[in-house]
Amino acid sequence: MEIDRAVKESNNTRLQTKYNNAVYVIQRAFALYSFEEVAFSFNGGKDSTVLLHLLRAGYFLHNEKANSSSKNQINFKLNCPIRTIYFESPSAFPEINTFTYETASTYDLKMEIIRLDFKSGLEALLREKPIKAIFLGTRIGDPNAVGQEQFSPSSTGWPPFMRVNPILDWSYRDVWAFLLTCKVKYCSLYDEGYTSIGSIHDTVPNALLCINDLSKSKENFKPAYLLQDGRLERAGRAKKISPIPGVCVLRNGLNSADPHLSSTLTASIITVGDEILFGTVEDKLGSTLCRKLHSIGWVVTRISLVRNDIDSVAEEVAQQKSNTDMVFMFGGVGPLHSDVTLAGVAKAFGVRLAPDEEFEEHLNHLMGDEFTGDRNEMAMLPEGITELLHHEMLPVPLIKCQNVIILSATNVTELDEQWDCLLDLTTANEPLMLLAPFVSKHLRTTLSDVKSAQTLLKFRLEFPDLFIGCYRESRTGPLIISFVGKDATRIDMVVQRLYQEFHSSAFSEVKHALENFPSAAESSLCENTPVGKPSDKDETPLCGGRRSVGKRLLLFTCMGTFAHKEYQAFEEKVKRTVYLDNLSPQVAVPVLKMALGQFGNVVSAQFIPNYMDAMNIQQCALVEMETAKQARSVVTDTTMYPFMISGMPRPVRARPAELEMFSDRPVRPGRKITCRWVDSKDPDYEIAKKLKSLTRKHYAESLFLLKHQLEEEEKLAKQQNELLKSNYEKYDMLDSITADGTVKQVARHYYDVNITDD
Ligand SMILES: Cc1cc2nc3c(=O)[nH]c(=O)nc-3n(C[C@H](O)[C@H](O)[C@H](O)COP(=O)(O)O)c2cc1C
Ligand SMILES: Nc1ncnc2c1ncn2[C@@H]1O[C@H](COP(=O)(O)OP(=O)(O)OP(=O)(O)O)[C@@H](O)[C@H]1O
Repeated sequence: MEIDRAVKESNNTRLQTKYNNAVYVIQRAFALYSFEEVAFSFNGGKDSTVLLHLLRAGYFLHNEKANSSSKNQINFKLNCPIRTIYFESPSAFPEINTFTYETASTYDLKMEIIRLDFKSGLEALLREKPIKAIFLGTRIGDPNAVGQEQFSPSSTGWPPFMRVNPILDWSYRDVWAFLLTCKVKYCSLYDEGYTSIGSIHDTVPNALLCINDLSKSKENFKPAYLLQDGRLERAGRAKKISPIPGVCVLRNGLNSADPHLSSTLTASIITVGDEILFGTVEDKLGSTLCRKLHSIGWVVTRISLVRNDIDSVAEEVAQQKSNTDMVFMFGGVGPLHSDVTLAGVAKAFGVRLAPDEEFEEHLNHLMGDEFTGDRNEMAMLPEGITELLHHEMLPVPLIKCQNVIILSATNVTELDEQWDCLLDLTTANEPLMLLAPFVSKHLRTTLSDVKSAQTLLKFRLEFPDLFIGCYRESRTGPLIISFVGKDATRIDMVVQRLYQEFHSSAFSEVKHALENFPSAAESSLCENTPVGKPSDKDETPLCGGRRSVGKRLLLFTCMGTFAHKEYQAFEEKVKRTVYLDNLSPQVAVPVLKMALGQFGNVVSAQFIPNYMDAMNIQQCALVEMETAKQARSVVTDTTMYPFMISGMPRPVRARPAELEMFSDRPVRPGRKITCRWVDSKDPDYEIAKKLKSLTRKHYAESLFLLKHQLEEEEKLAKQQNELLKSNYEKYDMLDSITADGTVKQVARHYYDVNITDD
């Protein structure tokens, strides 16, 4: 038999195994049911074409066995006159119809054409014919394959029959390997780029096979068998679901009146790990991912930690997948007994784990010979709901089950990489929708909780679009009030209101390093070390040679129109701002405001934190004037005339402010900052080392200079004090000699001058 021979003569062992299994299932069916009781559901598609030839081979082999003694084998050698059902639809492609009819005639199929829907058509057919089993070309990966086995009774509500699925475990590639190896005819549409065929209304050629030839007006497509990733075979089928996966199941359980959540997307994070629950290891991934999600405008509504136990995972996933737009999972992925995350996810969705050929290939590639035996279980993924997220930087694709993304990162560096890949992959809002980022302000206050409570409650109601929260760094330390939202002007508004209620001197702004540098937040920043300040524990990115990472993005924020506007407003503010330095440490904000008040209206004045000095003695400030013209006159006048402010009598220097001087500056729309870790083998390692030692040298020098400056300052202050004291003494003396008449006497006696009292 030519099919059997073609497969056996091919050197494709995988195809041979799949073929043998399928033919075995067919032979079992022929053994269980009489020829009259079986039917073949044929629609001219590629899967049913494969099934047709398998049936021919199976029927031949079955009969060969049964009639081994008989000499009359010629009749059924080539054909299989099986009862064949075709549900013909007016919206079927003409090419499909033609191919179906021609094939039926070529192979002598006994056609039953039904022009009803599947269910009613089968009900009518089964009333008339003694059909007990129907062969279908269903494969794992088809939406309707979920929960099916090779022998699956029809669903409840359907007429009773056995669905026989001989190619259930075949992949897209297996199908094409078979059709091409056996050189059988298939519908011509597959050569025109169609990869899975539905009706004329919902099927187009697969865009992944499009050949962009600009010289031709008509698009051209490669044949279906050239599709690389079989998972995308249905990409040519029109989507009936929401463009954002998972968004359709959103917000169940959320209070829709919550303005924060209704205007943004929400995420939850589930970490699976007994070790974290035992306290053996610490979870840093959850908080890092929170910052990353925050940086693309998402709100994390829950972080949970569950045991390595299928039911615990399933329970949490089931809840979070319907409560939030996207669920991110860490831990519990691998071949070990404790790796139950995927099983938990499958259970939460009510599906089983099924072998996934694409994933298996990736693992195979990664693990080579080691990927055998039990390890194949690692390629079992939740059936019918899994999508693999491929990226060139990822050795194995990430797994996405509807709105659940399973991250395989085990440390922050790996998470950085996977996150970058997810962002890179994000197109048309999938898998992540990039939203306007959050902006925030944090104020440290000397006010007590009791004093601020009422006002903050009032603001919470007045500014429902902002998150207003409070926390403290220690029990006895000051309270920190944070305002988080998407509109910077609203945040400024609430802060101004706060200053009106109390006094602005009761607050000082806290810069949140962790928020500004989401992916670099691993070591020093977690210990509350100010950004940019070198410390012994600190590993600046350039010197992190111990860890090698392919690519890291330190700062990435997506900007929409909102961000553009915000950035423009910021640029205007920069023009109105003057940078002052050489200020005495004794100068405070009110002094600064008063001194510059003579040039115009001072909108705000803020000192720039001095990260190079352990004591943070501030000598530079940014002063925002009401207009750019006023700012310019500050610069001209202080350059032309010596202008001194308080403390040491030294002239203040002023120049126009620059964008980079603002630590709270918004990210330039569309800007990406790339930060790379280099190890000793990297060609840039030496430069990085030099930069690091230069930074340290600079730090040491400025420390020395500062120390020297402070000593000078102190010496001068002392001198000034002494001068002042001696001047006072002189005035005192003058006062007393004027009062007791000595001055008059001396004037008269020595100079012959009369001094009168008036
Ligand atoms: C012969 C036959 C039997 C079917 N039996 C069932 C069934 O038992 N339960 C069910 O939900 N759908 C059944 N279906 C419908 C299929 O699951 C599915 O909707 C159909 O094959 C369309 O697939 P497509 O969307 O990939 O074109 C049956 C379809 C056919 C042709
Ligand atoms: N109109 C139909 N008439 C008869 N059988 C059908 C019909 N539609 C689907 N089937 C059965 O369901 C199976 C699965 O359908 P499916 O559309 O997934 O595969 P296919 O049509 O063979 O290939 P493709 O995915 O390329 O369209 C078919 O192989 C066939 O057995």
